Amino acid sequence: MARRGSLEKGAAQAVLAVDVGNTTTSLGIVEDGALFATWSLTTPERMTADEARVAALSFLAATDGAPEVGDAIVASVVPGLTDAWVSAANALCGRRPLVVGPGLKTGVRMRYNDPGELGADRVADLAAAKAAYEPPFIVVDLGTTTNFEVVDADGVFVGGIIAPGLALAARALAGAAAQLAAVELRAPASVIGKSTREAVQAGVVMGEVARIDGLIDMVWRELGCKTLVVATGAGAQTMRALSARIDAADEHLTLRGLGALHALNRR
Ligand SMILES: Nc1ncnc2c1ncn2[C@@H]1O[C@H](COP(=O)(O)OP(=O)(O)O)[C@@H](O)[C@H]1O
Ligand SMILES: CC(C)(COP(=O)(O)O)[C@@H](O)C(=O)NCCC(=O)O
Ligand SMILES: [K+]
Repeated sequence: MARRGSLEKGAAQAVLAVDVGNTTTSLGIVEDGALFATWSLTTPERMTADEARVAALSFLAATDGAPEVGDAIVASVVPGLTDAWVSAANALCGRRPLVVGPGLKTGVRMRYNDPGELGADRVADLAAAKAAYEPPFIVVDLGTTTNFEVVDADGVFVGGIIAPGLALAARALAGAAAQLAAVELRAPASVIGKSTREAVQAGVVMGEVARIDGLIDMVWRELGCKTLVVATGAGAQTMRALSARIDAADEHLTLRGLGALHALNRR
């Protein structure tokens, strides 16, 4: 059964947050600014509004003690799936959800040539990190891509980096070389691989660590200062353990950012 939130003025309403990534779609319930529960599903190639609504309803039904959801916010970096989630949220909450995109208040000053180009997940990461950490900081989001968001000492988003993500790099290697197969994405015993599997793990996993740490050093040099580095996404804990530069792992930064953006944009 659809849970409809109370529309009474002043009633605390829980918010459904939807983060449509290229590989995984994450759902969260944000209540009083805190993330109450999260759920994830594989991002399909296409999806109807009914399918999105059923996915959201399954999440709510599977969550013990879930508060009533009265509103929603959607961040999608897959344009072909955005409408389905917007319609689903509309049907669930009885009002049009907020959609992260141009026109939304973010609370973060942006120095990106065209801020409208910035991925909705990156905007959410920035909003969450701004609420939780003192600038300067760098967010490293480990997903389909490994993307960085750089915030300078004045709290201004000054740009970032987009690189292939861990799983993408592994797939590319296996796909391009006849004798290489998919490997488990974990650190090998030694960076000098003693087998094909270890050699690929060294190249992909330790290569990703080296790329992240090396890029952070280059960003620090260009900024003229060191920063806090926060990792988010599925592999955030693992990467923090392997990296010499990542200070904190905050797996659900994007969903919490959606909560922050909702609070900023709805009375
Ligand atoms: N540390 C890790 N260990 C294993 N797999 C990882 C790790 N980090 C990311 N991945 C994989 O990277 C891919 C993309 O991550 P995901 O969070 O699903 O991306 P997106 O946010 O772009 O949808 C997934 O296939 C996931 O399994
Ligand atoms: C960089 C991204 C592909 C990351 O997507 P993800 O890896 O989370 O699926 C996404 O934020 C995006 O499509 N951005 C648009 C380009 C930009 O941010 O400048
Ligand atoms: K992401």
